[in-house]
Amino acid sequence: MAMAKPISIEVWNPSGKYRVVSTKSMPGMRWIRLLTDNDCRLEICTEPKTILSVDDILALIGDRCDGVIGQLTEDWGEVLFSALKRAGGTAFSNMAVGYNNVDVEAANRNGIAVGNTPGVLTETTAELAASLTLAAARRIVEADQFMRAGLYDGWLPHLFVGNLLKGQTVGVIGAGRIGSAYARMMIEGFKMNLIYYDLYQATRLEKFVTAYGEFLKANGEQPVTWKRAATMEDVLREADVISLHPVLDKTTYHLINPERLAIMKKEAILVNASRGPVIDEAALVEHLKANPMFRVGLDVFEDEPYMKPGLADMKNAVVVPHIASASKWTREGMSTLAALNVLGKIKGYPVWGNPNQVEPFLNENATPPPACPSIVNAKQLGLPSAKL
Ligand SMILES: NC(=O)C1=CN([C@@H]2O[C@H](COP(=O)(O)OP(=O)(O)OC[C@H]3O[C@@H](n4cnc5c(N)ncnc54)[C@H](O)[C@@H]3O)[C@@H](O)[C@H]2O)C=CC1
Ligand SMILES: O=C(O)C(=O)CO
Repeated sequence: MAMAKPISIEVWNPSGKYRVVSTKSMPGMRWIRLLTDNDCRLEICTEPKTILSVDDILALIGDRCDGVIGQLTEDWGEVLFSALKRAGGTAFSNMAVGYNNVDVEAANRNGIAVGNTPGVLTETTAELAASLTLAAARRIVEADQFMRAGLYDGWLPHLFVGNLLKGQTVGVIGAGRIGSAYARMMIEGFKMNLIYYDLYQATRLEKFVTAYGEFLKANGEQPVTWKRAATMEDVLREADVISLHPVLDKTTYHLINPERLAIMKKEAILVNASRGPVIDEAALVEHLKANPMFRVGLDVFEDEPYMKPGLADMKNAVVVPHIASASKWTREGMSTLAALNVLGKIKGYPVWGNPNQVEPFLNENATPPPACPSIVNAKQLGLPSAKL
């Protein structure tokens, strides 16, 4: 193997007993304080390039490393987990809730705990999906470009006419934390009806829609309704707006393909703030070309940071660079949870019993519970669970 080249770092608490590496600088100071107050020497990579290679990360791990905080852009597989194990490490955390960039089986083989950061980005991500929905429905980006180009010469009945959401049907594929939060926003905010598809029943979401429908009815308004679809195709056929929120795995890869695009309404809006490969993006570009009234709002792309050829030219697409979780509160919370996953494993703390209830770790003014907030392979590694 080629010698890894030296890589630039910033060191905090140089005399700390445990060596923890973060492959990126992350928002906030609390995560740094939590590590350095607990006897960690923290090394933050300051290399200017955005996406670190496996070789870059091998150089960061070096000969001795207790734990690493990494990013969703990195390829965490056998090479890195075995190197971390050889360096004496036991802990890795993604600074993300999604961990499709991590080969969890390779981590299991090497006895490395894998952390993620659920819960803290639910509302922020759902709000961005809602923003993309509105931007697509009301053609906000096209209209903004038109204004800046000096083309506006007065109000016209036909100028940038878009879609009214009220009374239409919102379809959610993957009604987990984020999908359910998005559904609630669209139902409560815009009085849309719901159709959803998930492997599991979203009982709380269903109860919310029923109760809200009753509230509207009692006020003399048209009630909202919900339906759990038996197949994804039912959602695609019926919904006016479809938002994708599943995990990315082999069951959801290219979930939106040419056949499924073909059954969607010609004027539907499709939103993706999950993972790029959930959509066959080349097929989507063709569909956008053939159906100018079909609109799409994308936060994620199949080959990030690139877009498939032709997508950037499509006026019926709104595109943003994977910023769905980018609110200050959320990003600081993600940093904290990732650091506490690594710290907790190094200290031998048990794993928090409910990864959907992470608030106790986020209180700026209190010592966090002695637990790892969220370890996805806790069971496989036989890690003890904290009593709540
Ligand atoms: N764009 C961004 O910045 C962000 C993207 N994400 C992505 O969103 C995903 C979801 O996050 P959470 O809601 O917190 O996770 P979650 O685990 O609460 O929800 C995922 C849902 O997808 C469902 N699902 C799994 N396979 C499915 C299938 N084949 N068909 C339909 N549904 C299926 C699951 O049953 C679950 O309800 C993450 O895994 C991540 O990839 C998350 C945060 C920010
Ligand atoms: O958390 C994730 O999975 C993201 O995509 C970034 O927040």
